[in-house]
Formats: sequence, C-alpha cells, structure tokens
Amino acid sequence: MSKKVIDSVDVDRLLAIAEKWGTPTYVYVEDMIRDRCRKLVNLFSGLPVSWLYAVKANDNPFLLEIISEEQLGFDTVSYEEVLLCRKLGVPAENIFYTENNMTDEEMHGAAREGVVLNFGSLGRLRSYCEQYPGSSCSVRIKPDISDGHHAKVDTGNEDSKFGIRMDLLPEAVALARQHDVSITGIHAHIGSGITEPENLLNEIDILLHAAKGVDSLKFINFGGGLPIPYRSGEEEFALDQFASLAKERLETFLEESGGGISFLFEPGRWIVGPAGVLLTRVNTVKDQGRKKFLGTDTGFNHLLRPALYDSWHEIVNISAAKTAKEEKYNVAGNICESGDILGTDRIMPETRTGDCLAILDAGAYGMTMASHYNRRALPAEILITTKGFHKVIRRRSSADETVDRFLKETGYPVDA
Ligand SMILES: Cc1ncc(COP(=O)(O)O)c(C=O)c1O
Ligand SMILES: N[C@@H](CCCC[NH3+])C(=O)O
Repeated sequence: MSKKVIDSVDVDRLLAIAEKWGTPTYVYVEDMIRDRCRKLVNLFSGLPVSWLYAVKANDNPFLLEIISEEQLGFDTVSYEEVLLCRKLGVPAENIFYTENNMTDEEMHGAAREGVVLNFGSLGRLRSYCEQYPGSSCSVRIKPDISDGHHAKVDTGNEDSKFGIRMDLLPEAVALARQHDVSITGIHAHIGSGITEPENLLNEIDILLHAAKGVDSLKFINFGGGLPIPYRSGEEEFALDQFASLAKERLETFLEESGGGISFLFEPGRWIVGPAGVLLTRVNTVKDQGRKKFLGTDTGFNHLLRPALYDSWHEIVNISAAKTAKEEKYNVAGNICESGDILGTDRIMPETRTGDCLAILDAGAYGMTMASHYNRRALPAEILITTKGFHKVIRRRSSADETVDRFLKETGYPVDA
C-alpha cells in the first residue's frame, strides 16, 4: 500500500497529461483508489464493520462514484455534501451527516433526505428531538483524546469545538428519551492524520465503554484520521496491526453485549491522498541570493496544506533528467503572499523554466480546499482510469470564464 502516484504511473504519462491539458492539474489514479478501498473493506472480515468515505477529502463526483462502487458509504459534514451524495444517487441510509453548527434549515433539509443525523451539541439535539419526536439519530461525543498531524486538525481535545462532552452523554440520552427519540449511534473523531495508533485504540475503548450506557444503540462510529506518509522514508501507518488490535476489542464487546451492533470508520485522506498529484509548471527561476526560487503556475489557492499547516508534500521535477546536477530550491506559488511557498529548501535536479513538477500525495484536501484567491481559476482534474484512459473529471475554466462567472454571481452589471 505504500505506493505513490509517481511509483504507479509512468512519468511520460504525467508529462503527456500536462502537455495536453495544461497545468495546474490534479491527476488521480482510479486503480489506486479502488485498491485502497478494497484494503479497508476487507480489513475486518467476519466482523460487522462498514466504511464511510469522508467526502471533504475530495468530493469530485467521479471519485465518489468509484468509492461507492467499492461498497463504501459516505461521511458528510454539510448539507451541501449530503445533497451532492444524494444527487449522485447514494441511498440516504449510506450517508452519515455529522453536523457542526447546523442551521434549522439544514436540519430540516437533511431530515427530509432521510440521512443518518449525528449531532454534536446538546442544543441542536434538543431542537431535533422537539421537532422530530419518535425518530432516531446519533450523537458525537468528545472523548478527550486528541491527535492529528497539526494542532489545527486535532478534534477530540477538551477545548475542541466539536462534539458533546463525554460527561454530558447521559443528559443527551435522557433528552432523547423524553421525546421518544432513539439514540441509535454514538460517534467520535479524534483528529486527522493520527500520529499514534494507540490514541485511536484508546478512543475505541472509550466509545465501547460509553456504548453500555445507551440502550437503543445500533452502531458505533470511530471516525476517521488514518494517516499517510508524506515524506519519503516516512513509515506507513501499520494498518493490519491496528486492525488486529481493534478486532480483539470489537470481538470482546460483541460477545459481552450479545451482538446486534455494527461498527463504522470514516477515513478520507487514507483513501485518496496518495492517489493524487498536482502537476504544475515552473515559469520563473530566480536567484535571490541566499535562496533560489522556482516560481510555479499554482499556489496555496490550489494546495493550501503547506501554508495552513506547514505540511510537507514531496515535489518531483518530472521533466529533468535524473542525472542533472542537484540544487536547493524554494518552490513558490503565484499568489501575492510571502507565505505562498509549496516547499522550502528542496534538493532537486537543476530546474529550468518550462519544467513540470509533480506535487505528491495531493489527492486529499487539495482540490476541496482550493479557492479563487487572487481571482485565479481552479486547476483541472484528470482521472487515469483502470482502462488506461485519461478522463477529464473537471475541466479548467479560462481566465475569462472565471472572471465572467464571478461578475455574474455578484450581480454587477456588465455590458454584454
Ligand atoms: C468528523 C470527521 N470525520 C472524518 C474525517 C476524515 O479525516 P481523515 O481524512 O483524516 O481520515 C474528518 C476530518 O478530520 C472529520 O472531521
Ligand atoms: N484539511 C485537513 C484535514 C481535515 C480536517 C477536517 N476535520 C488536512 O489537509 O490535513
């Protein structure tokens, strides 16, 4: 499972894609996504474990279709994500909606769709129970265990905005009972890009313990957070080892509780992260004295992670001969901010204007976090299909189209 796009796809193929469809372009590999889904689906064979894909990692409908074909359901965090899945024909029961500061309108919309609602505050749970007596729902609790690749993405700590405090779970149960609402699920998500498998196992223990206080329970959702290696040489998350330790716990729980409860996980990054690259072309090479800069046609408007979390993505010059002499570069974006740096002090073959760079492991939280900052157009997206075709799954808008769409949305009157 340790493969990256650059190990699975010929560099000439990536260069051909950049040549034909231009840059910046996200490229995804269907086979890799399918393999990764299958690995998860088979991980707990014999146990009632299902997998949801966290749509926020990458919501391209063609990728969602592939993931759905691989028997995963969907973890959504907004009414828009719910509608996206519904419009793709995903059955409501396969959509899990973890709300986060939800409005009444969103609650009614999601209830109308019939998706599984997961409430993260007592206030919202109360409002739901009052308006939908006799129904069922799930609650998100905060286990006070936290992990994540950066403080901004750890979600289970005491001060996190997410979830209902663990000690308030009995209150949530009582509240639901008052309105004849069944709490059929409990959920937690401790963070994204977990660094210590132990934390996830502890969270499982906490949820399994909490489950004993909820009579009507049908499922327990342990959240997402499975990490991927971003730096070369970084170790892969020991998925099989984690699964075997988790399996022991789940089996004991089922034995003790008499069964009838299923388990869910909802990873995003692990499924699509390694299966995507962002191709960008160098248009400026400049020596600033202490630093040499490679200026590209993309930036944090297209891949925010380095700027937001200081995240590391490997950057490979796929045009340069492997034998070229090496240099140290800062790889810079084209956004008007000093923080728009995609990689610092990267040792790369001597790079020239026109060379194509592949920014690796960009399949998750790349395109979904992209914006039009500096009024720039979004990247195109290409899927390398199982049959070996290159399928455009999002075409690039021209600069003209981008500006026209913007003006139209603002309602500003422009002469035709
Ligand atoms: C509630 C919830 N579930 C699942 C995920 C998916 O996380 P990851 O992509 O790290 O698996 C997230 C993101 O952190 C999340 O907030
Ligand atoms: N956007 C984050 C992870 C997801 C956080 C969502 N709760 C990242 O790029 O690493």
